[in-house]
Amino acid sequence: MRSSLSSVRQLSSAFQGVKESARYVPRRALLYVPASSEKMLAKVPSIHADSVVIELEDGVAIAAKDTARKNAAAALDKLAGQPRKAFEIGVRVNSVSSGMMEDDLRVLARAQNLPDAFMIPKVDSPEDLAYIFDTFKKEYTPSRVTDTKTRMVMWIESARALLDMPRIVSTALNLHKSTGFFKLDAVVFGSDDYCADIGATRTSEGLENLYARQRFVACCKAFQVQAIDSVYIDLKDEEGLRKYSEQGRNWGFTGKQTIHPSQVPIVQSSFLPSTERIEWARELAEAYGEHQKEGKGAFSFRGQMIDRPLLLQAMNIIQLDEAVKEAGKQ
Ligand SMILES: CC(=O)SCCNC(=O)CCNC(=O)[C@H](O)C(C)(C)COP(=O)(O)OP(=O)(O)OC[C@H]1O[C@@H](n2cnc3c(N)ncnc32)[C@H](O)[C@@H]1OP(=O)(O)O
Ligand SMILES: O=CC(=O)O
Ligand SMILES: [Mg+2]
Repeated sequence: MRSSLSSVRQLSSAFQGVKESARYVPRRALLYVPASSEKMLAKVPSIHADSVVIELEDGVAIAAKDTARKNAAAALDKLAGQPRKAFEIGVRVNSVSSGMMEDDLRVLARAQNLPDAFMIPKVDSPEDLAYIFDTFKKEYTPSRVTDTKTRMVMWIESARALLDMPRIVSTALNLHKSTGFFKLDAVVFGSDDYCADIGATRTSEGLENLYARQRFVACCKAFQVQAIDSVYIDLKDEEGLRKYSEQGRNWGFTGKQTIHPSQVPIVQSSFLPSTERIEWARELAEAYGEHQKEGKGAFSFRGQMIDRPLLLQAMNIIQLDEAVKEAGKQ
């Protein structure tokens, strides 16, 4: 049994063209931590969510934005090099349309350290991305925002953005390739803003977002970026949260947003593949390698026809399992 990330890399390099990221960041649960609350920020090192979102946007009142910016900048330097449970600590800034992004970046740029990810809500068009790039260069200077390890996570939250998603995602990926600006790694479905935008009424079953969530996943996966599902706002409804999480996982989402620490373990376990599924993926990958050597692209495995797309699905599972195990975060 293989047991380290490097074994996945060896395994994947044996299969030409199988996608492989240099640093795979599991994002089963993203937890928002409003930066206006020093008390909540102090909990960040001990938060077990795969991805922590230091929040400057809608979780922070307008009157508290300045305090939140200063707290977030201080947290970036304080957290650097400190032990922590999360794979990623990001900062969600305010959107282009809010007119507050420049102020956010001006204060954040005073920190010595960049976050692991810049998180950008309400990206509505490819033109927004051009503005975002220019604003980062202006506030941070170009050398601090190109060719760094920092990733980009962006939010799609309107009907217009959902329809234009292929162009928005491909523009973001091309921006990275052509300029070295932060690489887009994951896209988040901003379901609450989306409902407001289309005039839908939010229900716990979420039928009003059926089309949007399915189109969203297809657009993410077409460009091989992670797809992060809706917020579940009923804080006390654990069973509903589990059902919604499992539905998202079965539909192809890679993770889900959370708003309270109590939601994190439910979401993370829902997005972790079962022991049987991991075993299936590993055995399939081994069998695929053997059949490739014999010149067979398709073969039968446990009663199913297996070819390359099934191998890619298995690799997603192995990669997530390895990353989570390596960090000791089941
Ligand atoms: C649609 C969207 O855009 S979603 C993103 C924007 N929304 C947000 O950012 C909201 C994030 N969540 C929160 O602010 C809070 O969880 C709230 C306001 C919903 C509830 O907060 P509380 O009433 O304090 O919850 P509760 O009393 O259950 O908290 C229990 C403990 O968990 C802490 N806690 C609660 N939520 C969080 C959080 N998101 N991050 C870190 N710690 C938290 C509390 O500080 C409290 O700590 P304590 O035991 O040391 O006092
Ligand atoms: O930003 C998140 C949302 O649901 O809106
Ligand atoms: Mg939103």
